[in-house]
Formats: sequence, C-alpha cells, structure tokens
Amino acid sequence: MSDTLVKVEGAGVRGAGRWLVENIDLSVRPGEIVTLIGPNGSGKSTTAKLVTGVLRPDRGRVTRRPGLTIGYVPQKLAIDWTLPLTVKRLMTLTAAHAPRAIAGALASVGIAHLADAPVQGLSGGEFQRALLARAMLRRPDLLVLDEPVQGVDFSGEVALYELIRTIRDETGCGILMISHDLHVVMAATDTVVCLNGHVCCTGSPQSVVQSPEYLKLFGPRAAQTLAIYRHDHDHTHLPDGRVADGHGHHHHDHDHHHHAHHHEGAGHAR
Ligand SMILES: Nc1ncnc2c1ncn2[C@@H]1O[C@H](COP(=O)(O)OP(=O)(O)OP(=O)(O)O)[C@@H](O)[C@H]1O
Repeated sequence: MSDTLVKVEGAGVRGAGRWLVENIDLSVRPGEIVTLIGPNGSGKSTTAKLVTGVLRPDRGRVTRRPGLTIGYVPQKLAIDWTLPLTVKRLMTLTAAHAPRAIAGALASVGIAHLADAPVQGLSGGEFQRALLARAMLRRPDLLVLDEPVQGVDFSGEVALYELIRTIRDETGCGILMISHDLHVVMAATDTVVCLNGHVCCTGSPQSVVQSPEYLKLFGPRAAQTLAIYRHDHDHTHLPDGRVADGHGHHHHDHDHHHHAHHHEGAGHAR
C-alpha cells in the first residue's frame, strides 16, 4: 500500500441477483485526483460506495489506509427542505464544529458571506460549495465527491473544478470524484477510470481519450473533448466563475465548447 489512501482490487458488488459492478481496480494516493466516468447506471456511485465503505465487496477487496478520514459529498442530500436551515447550521447537522472552523471552511470555498443565508435560497453552485465546506470540516485525507457540478452552469462548473484542485493543492488530500461530464473533468483530473459495469480503461486523461474502449463508450466526438478544452482554456476563473482580468485575457463565454464539429456525411462519394 505504501502511502496509498485506498485500493480497490478485483472488487464486485451483487444486487438484485446480478453483478452491479465487477472487477473494479483503482487506487487513490494523497494529492491525486481520480475521476470515475461512465454512462448512467455504469456503476459509478456503487464504486464510490465501495471506496467509502458504505458497500462491502462481494468479491475482491477494498483496503483503506489505517485511520483514514473520508469527507463525502453526496449526490443528493436528504434534508427536509420545508424547515428553515442556514448554511452555518448545515455545517453542524452531523458533527459539532467551532464557529471559527466553520467560518474558515466557508471562506475557503468562497461563500463566507452566505453563513446566515437559508440553504433553500442558494444557487446550485453555492449549495455544492456549502457541501464541500461541510466535507472539509472533517479535515479528510480522502474527499469523495459524487457529481460535484450538478445544477451548475458551465462557467460555474469550471470554477468548481478549479476549487476542487485548489483544495487538493492546499490540503494534499486525495480526491475521488464522479462525473458524467467529459469536457472539463478530463483536464481537471490526474487519473480517469472509465466504467461500464467494469473498468473499461484507466489512465491519464490524454491516454484514456485515445483508447478504443473510451471511444466506443462515448463516441468519436468525445475524443475532441480534451483537445477543445486544452486549446481554449488559457485563462483563469474567479471563485464565482467569472474570467479573471489583468492578464490581457478577454472575457468570452464557453458556448463554443459545446459545439464540437459534426462530420456526418463526410464519407467519400463513390
Ligand atoms: N441497491 C441496489 N440494488 C439493486 N440494484 C442497484 C442498487 N443500487 C444500484 N443498482 C443498480 O446498479 C447499477 C449501477 O448503479 P450506479 O448508481 O452505481 O450507477 P451510476 O453510474 O452511478 O449511474 P448514474 O450516472 O445514473 O448516477 C444500475 O443498474 C442500478 O440500477
């Protein structure tokens, strides 16, 4: 294991009389961002639950570094949306934390000004940041994020991935995240694990986008994902997602990312 935070080896989970996932191999080291990608129902959440220990493997094994602390940001939060709940209170729902620690965590994700705001009024991006702050309060060695950019628009998405990288840089924690987004996540991760009930391919974003398994799963347009991102993303974002000024970069929106070229009908006439 050396300093590996978690290692999943040949793991499978059964449910409803079948294998939900099989032969899962992956590991997360300190400071590493590993992203699970795959279509709906491909086993991303199931794999994340294996990593956090919510699910036990029916085959294979999962080894966690002794004393490992995990911060988890769920896909959905089971809270009663009809009760008034401030952001500050959300931070202490499941564990007590000192007011100073809470203020620090909210500041680190850029929402210090929302401490007394009702959770119900937050935007999608603000809510994700609040959940991140809550997970960070545990000072986790490993942060597990199930779809961290849900309900967030494209520029907010870029800002969130940048925040996640900043958290990694500043705390040195390992991060496992789930996404079925391809464009931004591919550039925001060290290792991609592509799932379809089993691990189709694993590696750097550069190597995964070139693998036949990835292309089969996501189609040829997906191969352009990384190139498009690399080409255009030469500017930095402010915490709220706006493009930072001051380096001669002009503001522009990201719509063009979504317009990968079609090459339909490009076959040769015979
Ligand atoms: N508790 C369960 N019992 C039976 N089947 C389950 C259970 N949980 C998940 N499944 C099934 O396991 C498969 C993998 O589900 P999982 O939620 O891990 O996929 P996912 O990749 O996270 O999907 P999505 O992108 O839609 O969130 C699916 O076919 C799902 O229906």
